Amino acid sequence: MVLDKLGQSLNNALRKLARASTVDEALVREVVRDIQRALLTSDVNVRLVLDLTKKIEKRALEEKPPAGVSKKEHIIKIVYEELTSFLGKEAKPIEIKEKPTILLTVGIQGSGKTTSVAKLARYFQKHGYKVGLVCSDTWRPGAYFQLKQLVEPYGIEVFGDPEEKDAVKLAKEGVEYFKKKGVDVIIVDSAGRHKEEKGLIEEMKQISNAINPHEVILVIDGTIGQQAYNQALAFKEATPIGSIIVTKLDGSAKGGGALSAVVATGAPIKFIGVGEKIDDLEPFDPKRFVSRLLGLGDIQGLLEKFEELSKETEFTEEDVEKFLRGKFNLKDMYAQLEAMRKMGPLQQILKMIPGMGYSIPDEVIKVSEERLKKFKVIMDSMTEEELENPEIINYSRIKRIARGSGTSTKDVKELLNQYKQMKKFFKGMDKRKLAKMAKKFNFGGLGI
Ligand SMILES: Nc1nc2c(ncn2[C@@H]2O[C@H](COP(=O)(O)OP(=O)(O)OP(=O)(O)O)[C@@H](O)[C@H]2O)c(=O)[nH]1
Repeated sequence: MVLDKLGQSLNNALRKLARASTVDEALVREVVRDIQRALLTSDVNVRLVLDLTKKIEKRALEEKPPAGVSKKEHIIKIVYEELTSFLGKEAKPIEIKEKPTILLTVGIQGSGKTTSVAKLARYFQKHGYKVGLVCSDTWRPGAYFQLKQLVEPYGIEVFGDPEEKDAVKLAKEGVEYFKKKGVDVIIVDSAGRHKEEKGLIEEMKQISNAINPHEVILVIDGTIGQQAYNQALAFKEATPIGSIIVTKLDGSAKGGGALSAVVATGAPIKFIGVGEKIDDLEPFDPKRFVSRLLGLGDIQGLLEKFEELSKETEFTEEDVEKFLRGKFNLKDMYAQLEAMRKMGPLQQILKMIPGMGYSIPDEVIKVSEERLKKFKVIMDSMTEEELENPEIINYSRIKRIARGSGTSTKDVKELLNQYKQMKKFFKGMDKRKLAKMAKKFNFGGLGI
């Protein structure tokens, strides 16, 4: 989970507030101190922390909650609002206005640049764009092969020449190549040889002059914490069309420091890297980020994930609804299990649902490729009526289905069991989820 520790400590601070019988000045100060500690532990700059928490404290002590809103709810809303504006307030997506839109990525050695380029390419592909990648890293011939290997499974083409020594020439040729091919987005990956900002910015200028990108993206390693400030500032001063990806926010204790330091420079963060896999890239949206961090859930993120997926698997809004309501039959279950496998660990997704918290029984969601295949064979031997209403399947039908599909009664029972568990689980979740969701919009999703 992204910024797990910070999220837990902030959540604990708010829970303290939620549990208290009365909200007085002492409690507000204590909660604010807890928030301070949480942010400092995440390497957020001391001055920034003090400014932020002073604002929270002042508002919490002075503002009167509007009618119908409790003091506790109001303070949680204040914390949410202040943290959100601390992290930049609004999401600023990369816009693909022109065809082709040319993006140039730069980053210090090991920042996660090459991985992020592959993730970005995949992201745009999932959004229906045709993408071409140019590797102009002439310092590390391996970079070309690394990039190729990362995107090959998705049919994304990489232009490069490990023998070529002239990065600017490569970048130019690559852009021309993909312009002729008529792609929508061209991403140029520059050399990651630099250990500090100066060389990086010099190279960015040279390549920028040659290919005239719509946007230059700096990839910053989130594990460096508030040190990200200098990199982001030098970059922001060097280009008016710069934006930032902060990587490795999964498992980094200092991620909060890196994010807030970048925001403090005024450079927009557009994406965050949340894992090593190609799909582990998220558009950065302060509102969503903070609500998830505070444990208020993120229904928006969940729906977006489904939306991305639906472009590939014909998933409809209705399916999402069914999934969320636990109203589904065997066919839906199959589609959903398949979708979940594609989307990655379901734990990660369910955590975005308000109120889902941290524990989902493994047996509800674990499904291997092999098992899925077996499910398909079994389902092929069922009647339409049975698929739509599996409850009608009795033992003699189980035996017939097993025979018809060349499987065992145990296998058929396993499928039905999985269905039952999923249905029960999601049904159980439904009421809570809806209640929490409703509360979330009043910013009261902490059980108060
Ligand atoms: N956990 C995690 N690891 C990441 C993330 N992004 C990148 N990495 C890992 O960071 C390491 C460095 O990534 P690269 O993409 O090779 O870095 P680079 O900046 O291109 O490096 P050079 O090409 O050597 O300059 C790799 O092991 C990546 O898997 C992320 O968001 N989370």
